[in-house]
Amino acid sequence: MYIVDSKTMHRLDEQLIKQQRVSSLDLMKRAASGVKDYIDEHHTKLVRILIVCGVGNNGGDGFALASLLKEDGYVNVTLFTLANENQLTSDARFYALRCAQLNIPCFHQLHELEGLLKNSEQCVDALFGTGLSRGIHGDYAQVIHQINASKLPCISIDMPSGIHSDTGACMGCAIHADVTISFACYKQGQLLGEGRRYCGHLKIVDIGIPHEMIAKEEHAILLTEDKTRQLLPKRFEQSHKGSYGKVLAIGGSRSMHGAITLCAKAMLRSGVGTLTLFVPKSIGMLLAMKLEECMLIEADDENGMFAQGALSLLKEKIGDYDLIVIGNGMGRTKASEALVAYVLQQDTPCILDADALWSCAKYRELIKRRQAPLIVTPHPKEFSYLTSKSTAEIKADPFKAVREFTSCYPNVTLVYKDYVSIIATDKKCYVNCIGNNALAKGGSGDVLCGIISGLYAQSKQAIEAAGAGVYVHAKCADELLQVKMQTVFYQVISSLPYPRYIKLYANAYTLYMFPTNH
Ligand SMILES: NC(=O)C1=CN([C@@H]2O[C@H](COP(=O)(O)OP(=O)(O)OC[C@H]3O[C@@H](n4cnc5c(N)ncnc54)[C@H](O)[C@@H]3O)[C@@H](O)[C@H]2O)[C@@H](O)CC1
Ligand SMILES: [K+]
Repeated sequence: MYIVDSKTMHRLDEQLIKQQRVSSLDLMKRAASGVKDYIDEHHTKLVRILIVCGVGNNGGDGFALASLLKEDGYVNVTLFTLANENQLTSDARFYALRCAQLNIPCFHQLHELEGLLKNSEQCVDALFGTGLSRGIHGDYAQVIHQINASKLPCISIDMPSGIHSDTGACMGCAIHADVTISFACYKQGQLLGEGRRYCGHLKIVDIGIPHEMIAKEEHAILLTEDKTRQLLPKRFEQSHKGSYGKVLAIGGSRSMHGAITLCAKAMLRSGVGTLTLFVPKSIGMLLAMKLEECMLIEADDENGMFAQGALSLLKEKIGDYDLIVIGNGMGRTKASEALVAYVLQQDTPCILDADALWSCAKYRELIKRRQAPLIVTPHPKEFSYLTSKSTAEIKADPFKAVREFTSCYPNVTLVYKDYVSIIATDKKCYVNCIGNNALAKGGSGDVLCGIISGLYAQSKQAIEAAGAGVYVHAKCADELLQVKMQTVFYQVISSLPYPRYIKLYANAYTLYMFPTNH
């Protein structure tokens, strides 16, 4: 399923009208029919339904819906709008006039709204859709507050009015919808920020825009189980450890040996061919005890962290590997920065995570010049090191921040990690909306990095590995939550010791690697 912003949606509507010779009135009718189908499924024709319309085409959808319902024998349809006829767009006016011809009662005074809501069983919100462009004040704010206060079940058309369709920001106040029925594609704002919560159940209806038309426009793709299966690497009967990547993971320190352990475990369980750990000497023995499957290179150490001498050892060894993963538990020192800079200048594909991302603020030029595949996996704070934007700016419009970044760094695959994760290059963009807050804890990023690295080592496809890795990680967390929900609350999961957590992750992951007959 595609995800678009409001400009793209508008362009798509226009193209459909031009290329397929569909009139804008017909398109509005298709949108309204999609909403009517939902009402048909859930109500009888006696339902007392109040449709609250704005001045734009979202209001037009509301008027079109009222006329379709009335024509189909719904006997209790009522309209409310603050607008007068002259303020409406021409398409909205067309259907408003149709409603008048059908004798559908239409009220305009704010003081009438409370009584109308009291007399209704279902509200439909057709105030604002993708055209909401500023904060909501005055009478419109009153309308929204009264609808919310009425506690009537509410269907929002296209967007819960008050939610910005690109950013998901609440523009002062917004309708708490039970259901949002939207058209053709997800709008970014339905998935981001407050949008997700205000949408309630989100349903997308087809209004006849061909997939090829959407695919040509700027869009993102929502990760689903089916999509993820397509992105996972294939494993072959006649293969050997060399077929699935030789990885060098650089990181760890005395105070953060767990980070590289988690990353390594997740990588091993995700199917990597061979894994060698490059770690400060003082934790070598500890990791050898914890990770029997890994090989080990012990580097110069100072106070439990990499020392300057680590760089010359890395230079000696790096040529033996086909993927470098760097950052987990490495700490922030001059020596670790030097390792990052060196890795960035090599032709070997690499994945930067955690502390390595912190060093990147200094190495943006190196990243720009780099030709070999590079995956970076920042959370919002780490993303701020890469972009010079504040965390607040990034979170306010993550799609914008991601697009700006990928257009500046066309060779980089970005994994922007938040409760909605965006996985993007300058050509492709995937979005993950599953997962839960059991993942909001130290260590989960290291596990994710391990999964992505393990998948990349096998497929050598950066965005595919990153997209599948993010989805699998989140899916496993959701499955864990479900299992535990049968008896106890999700908090139990968060208190699971990590080794068990990983095992469950990996078991669930295995389901995805071998979805059928295994
Ligand atoms: N051809 C199309 O473009 C189609 C559009 N459709 C519907 O049309 C919607 C988009 O229509 P529009 O672009 O007309 O936009 P909207 O109907 O969302 O709203 C735009 C109107 O609201 C006003 N407005 C914006 N923010 C406001 C605020 N804070 N307070 C008060 N007034 C405010 C604007 O000045 C403008 O008059 C979609 O969400 C969808 O529901 C559908 O009918 C399908 C076809
Ligand atoms: K709406």
